Amino acid sequence: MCQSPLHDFLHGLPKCEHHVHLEGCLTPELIFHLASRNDIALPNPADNPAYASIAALTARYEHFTSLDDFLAFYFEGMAVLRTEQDFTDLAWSYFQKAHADGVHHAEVFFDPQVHQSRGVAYATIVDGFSAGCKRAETELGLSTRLILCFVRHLPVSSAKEVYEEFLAHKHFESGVVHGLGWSSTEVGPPKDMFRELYASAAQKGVPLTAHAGEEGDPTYISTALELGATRIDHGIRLVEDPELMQRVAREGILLTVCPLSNVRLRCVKSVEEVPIRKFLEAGVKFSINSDDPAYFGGYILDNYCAVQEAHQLSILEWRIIAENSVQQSWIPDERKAELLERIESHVKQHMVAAEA
Ligand SMILES: Nc1ncnc2[nH]cnc12
Ligand SMILES: [Zn+2]
Repeated sequence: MCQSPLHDFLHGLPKCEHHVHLEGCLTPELIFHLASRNDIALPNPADNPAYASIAALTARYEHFTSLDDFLAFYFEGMAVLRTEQDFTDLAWSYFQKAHADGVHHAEVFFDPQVHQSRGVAYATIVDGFSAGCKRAETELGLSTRLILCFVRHLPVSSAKEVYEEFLAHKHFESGVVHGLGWSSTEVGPPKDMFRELYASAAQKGVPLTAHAGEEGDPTYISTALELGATRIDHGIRLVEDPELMQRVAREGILLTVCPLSNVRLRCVKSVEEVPIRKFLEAGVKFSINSDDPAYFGGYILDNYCAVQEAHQLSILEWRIIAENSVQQSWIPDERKAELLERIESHVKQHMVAAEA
């Protein structure tokens, strides 16, 4: 538990999570468990000592040197996911933790291309994750949204194939998959590699987001916006371009910031360096998220607490963050009103208790 006097307030504050990869919720325990259940050989510890035990794998996660160093483990780990039940179990394990941390609404990413390249069918992945989402809605009262991510380390032709499956299954029309994003390696592949796919999706009214400005400079953010993204995942390097920052603030574009991820992947030296205050002062809307909690040492509440310890925000500032998270969620107005009311009541309760 964090030492901040605001810990209980932050725990109870109704939260929306907009940036969490379901595959990034695969803990070392679950990797070893599913490898055994599916009779899948993990990498040989003689070649990679990180796979010697659950403890060794957990310890290795504390020393990522970059986004790509992490991604190698992330893609290797998810090879244990094979059956619809595996995908459901993974999603359900995340939603239980999120619920315990005070999350009321979760928009979750998944990377179908990576599973398909191992021979897992698109329907197995989506049906499995979707069953986990339904269970969270029914049993935990969460609202959920699935966001399909194209990955930047595979050819565009592979993204095109998954996009065609998404269209053929009518997953947007039915609401099974709510929106599209892109993720994986940032610097290297062409910034606008998904131009054609995003143009097609935007024309159909599909909500679009994109990982940008995590390791890459602000031109990755402006390119994502040019291609039709209305939300930016990470985006911390936006502070390097004041004009673009003004535009992002003016247009109400949400940044989905992930402080513990930024530290683990060495985008910043510490949470103090995540430009939380600069964003607040510039009127840039952002939410605080966990990204890949099984790999980065913390779920959403740990990220909220880390921000509080580093930046000492006031109750009013937290209220603004929580309200912006609701306002920029991809949910109907009635759900927004319900969550905003809960935030108001939580803040009032805290004020009364503080005055007593
Ligand atoms: N932090 C991150 N950046 C880019 N792609 C990712 N996929 C999973 N986590 C990611
Ligand atoms: Zn991410």
